[in-house]
Amino acid sequence: MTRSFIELADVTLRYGGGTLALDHTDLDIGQGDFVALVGPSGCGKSTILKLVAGLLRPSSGGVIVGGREAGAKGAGPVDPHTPRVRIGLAFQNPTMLPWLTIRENVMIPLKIVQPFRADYGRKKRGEFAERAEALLEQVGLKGFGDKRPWQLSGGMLQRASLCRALVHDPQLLLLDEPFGALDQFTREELWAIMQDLWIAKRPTVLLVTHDLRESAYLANRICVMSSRPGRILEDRTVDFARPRTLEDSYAPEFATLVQELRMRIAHARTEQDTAPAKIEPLARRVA
Ligand SMILES: Nc1ncnc2c1ncn2[C@@H]1O[C@H](COP(=O)(O)OP(=O)(O)OP(=O)(O)O)[C@@H](O)[C@H]1O
Repeated sequence: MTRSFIELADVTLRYGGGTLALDHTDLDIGQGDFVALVGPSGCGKSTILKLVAGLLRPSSGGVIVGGREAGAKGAGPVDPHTPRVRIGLAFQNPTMLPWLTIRENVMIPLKIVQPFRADYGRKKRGEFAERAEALLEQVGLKGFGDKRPWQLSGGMLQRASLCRALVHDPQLLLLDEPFGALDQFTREELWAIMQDLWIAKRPTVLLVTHDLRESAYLANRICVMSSRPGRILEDRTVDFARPRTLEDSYAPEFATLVQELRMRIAHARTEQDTAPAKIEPLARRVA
């Protein structure tokens, strides 16, 4: 069991307008883990991501990230000497600054986040540009560093946004449906790239997705949430060998997992808070 890196303890989150998004939710994630959050629309998945990013504070309960209270300006109450965790963020619709090149957009976290910020604009500028270029090449955008955002397709912008999320070597990657707006082929290509990057660097990843095949392909754990107010209903370990391939994603065990998740979420949507019966693997039923 890996050391706890993210901990939501008895978290309740009520938005200003009165919506109760999370109600006494617990979640514990180990360092280097790859966790997917799935569940009915509006159940509070993005809310969890925002709490972990420190963009929201819980109404009650605690959110600890890397030994610190998430979003606390000063040191949190847990360990005042613990350094802030470097976080990379990528969302469904990547926002790029139109007046900057793609390379400059990718380099933005290096301008903002320590320890890189101290050297930005000085001796390391060239080194940082090379770091951005290397990532762009890894995601198939070699030669596009000098282009402006409006010269790239949606899929290319999404690749660039992944580079921006990764350029500062984040210990924690928060991904909110980062492949949701892409066509199937591009999406599957980016799954493979994402998996390679995770295997190489092993950041802790929290991925929000509606695509159950995506969750089963990428994650080590899949947490299924109830409908709003969200709680973790089921916590599944995904132990398919890595690296996983697209062919693997059509294997009977894989299809069974996806089908079980689909049924679990269908139950959650209708508020039936009990686990559905296990289904047989598809292959067995076809035979
Ligand atoms: N800023 C806000 N103010 C008020 N209510 C909000 C706010 N953000 C989200 N909500 C509400 O909180 C609930 C949870 O929202 P959240 O975005 O976390 O759900 P989600 O599971 O990520 O949804 P989806 O899968 O549709 O993206 C929803 O009912 C939503 O309408």
